[in-house]
Amino acid sequence: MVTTAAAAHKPQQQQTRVLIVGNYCHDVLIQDDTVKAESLGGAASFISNVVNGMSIPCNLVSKVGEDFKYPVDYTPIVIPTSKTTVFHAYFDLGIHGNGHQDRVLKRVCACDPIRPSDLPDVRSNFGMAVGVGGEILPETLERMIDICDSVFVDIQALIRVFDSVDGTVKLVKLEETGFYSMLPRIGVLKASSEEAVFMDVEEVRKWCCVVVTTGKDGCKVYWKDGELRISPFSANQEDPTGAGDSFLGGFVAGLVQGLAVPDAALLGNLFGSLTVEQIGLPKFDSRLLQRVKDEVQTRKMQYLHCERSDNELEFLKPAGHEQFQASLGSAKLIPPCSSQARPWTPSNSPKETEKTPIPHYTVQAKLLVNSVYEEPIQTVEGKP
Ligand SMILES: Nc1ncnc2c1ncn2[C@@H]1O[C@H](COP(=O)(O)OP(=O)(O)O)[C@@H](O)[C@H]1O
Ligand SMILES: O=P([O-])([O-])O[C@@H]1[C@@H](O)[C@H](O)[C@@H](O)[C@H](O)[C@@H]1O
Repeated sequence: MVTTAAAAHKPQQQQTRVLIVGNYCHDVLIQDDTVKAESLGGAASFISNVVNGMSIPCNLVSKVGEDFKYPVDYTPIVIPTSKTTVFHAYFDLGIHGNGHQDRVLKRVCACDPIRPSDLPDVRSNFGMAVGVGGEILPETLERMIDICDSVFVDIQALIRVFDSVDGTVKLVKLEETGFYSMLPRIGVLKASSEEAVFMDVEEVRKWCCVVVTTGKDGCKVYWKDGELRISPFSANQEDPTGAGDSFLGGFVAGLVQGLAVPDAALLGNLFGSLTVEQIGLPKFDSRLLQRVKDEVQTRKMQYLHCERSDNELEFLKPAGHEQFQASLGSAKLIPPCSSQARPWTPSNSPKETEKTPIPHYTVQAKLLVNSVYEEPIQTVEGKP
């Protein structure tokens, strides 16, 4: 089946499903030779966090080793002979930087790749190829294209290579990978501005929609016939990890619900900005999420007055885009619900209790294989 950007915007019904494919990982944040924080990581965890927050049904395929230590909502495939993927992120110029320029990533452990046979047989509306450690193989992406109406790809799943000695992440040109010929069959390719220089955007936009995220400046959407800059939301950055992943989660959540591309990209910017304000996997306040869902519903009602196609991505800014941006901006200002004092729950990340700048902080969690949880043990050091 040929899947193009045109197929991505389907009539929205209950059965709309998102298939997220990418390994969970253990993230270790290091600054000045000191471990500042440890967290559940991997684009799949950040994206499912957003998609779940927006109450959108999804399915997730991920592989981990028996050492996987975090409770998660979607049971990963446990590979007894492999270890969980681990990334060390070095922030030698400080975590509170601007964007990711300051981050050096090392993959110090790699779990098994995800193979076509690991994917479900059922069809999904939106597939998300979001590997972090090289786990998406060309044949896996081929299979996703077959079983999904439209596939969204994070370029980091395609162009990362890993130093054979210390695992330092390096990037290669997209056209040198085995994925290049698949571009005409994917819906959206997302890249950060640092990654975007590893492709020829002018060439790639002829084949699929390209979204380049630009940190605190928001993002830019390119398609065959045009381009648009989408405004950011302001944020007090604590940790840039996962901003691009949460962006993609918000963007897809918007499209799944029938928003036009510029409005969905605003939702991406909103979740990206919320993510940089917390360390590790963010916890979104329930009142904020409800308000965002309400704003999306209101926005959809406004579309009823516009002429729109049901089976194509809508690239042009619909009337009222600026008002939608202002409404999302004011949702961000809602004070957090005090009853959400962030107890540990299976869907929480260990870092979610932290909002102030990072003290030394480690967490240990016991996890039983196959999603049977024991009471986790948390160790939090250096807290007031
Ligand atoms: N400092 C920031 N202030 C506000 N929004 C931010 C900030 N950093 C990132 N974002 C949001 O998160 C998105 C992704 O961030 P970016 O740094 O571009 O990606 P990546 O995490 O992949 O490097 C941006 O497009 C923006 O919407
Ligand atoms: O910060 P970001 O680029 O959006 O995404 C990050 C990946 O680049 C990193 O490899 C992984 O360990 C993090 O958990 C997160 O998924």
